[in-house]
Amino acid sequence: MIWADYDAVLFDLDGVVTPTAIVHMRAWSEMFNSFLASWDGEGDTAPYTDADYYAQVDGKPRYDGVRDFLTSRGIPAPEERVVELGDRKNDAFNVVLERDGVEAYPGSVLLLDHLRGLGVPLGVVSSSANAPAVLQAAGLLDRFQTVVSGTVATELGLPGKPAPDTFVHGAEVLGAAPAKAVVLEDAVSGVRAGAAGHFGLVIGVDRGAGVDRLTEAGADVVVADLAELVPAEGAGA
Ligand SMILES: O=P(O)(O)OC[C@H]1O[C@@H](O)[C@H](O)[C@@H](O)[C@@H]1O
Repeated sequence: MIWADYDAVLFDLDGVVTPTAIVHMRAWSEMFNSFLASWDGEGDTAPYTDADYYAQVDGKPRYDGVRDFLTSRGIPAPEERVVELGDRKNDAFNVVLERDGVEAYPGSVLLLDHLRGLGVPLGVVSSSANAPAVLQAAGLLDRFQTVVSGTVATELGLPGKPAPDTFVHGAEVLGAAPAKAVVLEDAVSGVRAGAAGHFGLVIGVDRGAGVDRLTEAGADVVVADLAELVPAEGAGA
């Protein structure tokens, strides 16, 4: 991995920099399972599982995740229901964030340290409106020159992942052409976004989505931890 070949590096946040994908997963599961248990309208009310998360929700903006999951079960998804359920999940997420705090993956901090040494511009591109709060809690907000969060995407009218627009915007802010920028992603929707944006390198991070699914979605390479991307001392940049 020759980092000096690239002009910018764009990190997804939850599941790439911080282990917060698991907090999102639990909050979604709690909320959807309580909703399904009380729903007596049309559609499939079998319990919500991690498979539903990876297929319908992972990496997408909040309300897109709700809409896509309900639709996958044949449950009507009017905007009012989508917003109500998404907001219930967000309350559950914030309770855990405040209670437990966040500690970044040690391997991710190693890579951030390495890239800081090289002076490569760094950005976070996250579907989450909570991205700045999570970075702040992890003590990493000052490591990134730009944070394209779910809130920024909404303000700018950018479609969320799997559309490439938020990553393309992040590269633009950092002054890099997508072909000269790297994307790091743990979600199938995010890897698809990187591939659709024709980024120079799309690195999949397998935290549960699976090497095969990330590769099929367009990852050029898949790692289990970002420490694998730190060149050994004396091996160059
Ligand atoms: O509801 P939020 O915090 O705006 O986040 C939306 C999504 O943000 C992504 O970063 C997570 O990978 C998803 O699991 C999550 O659902």
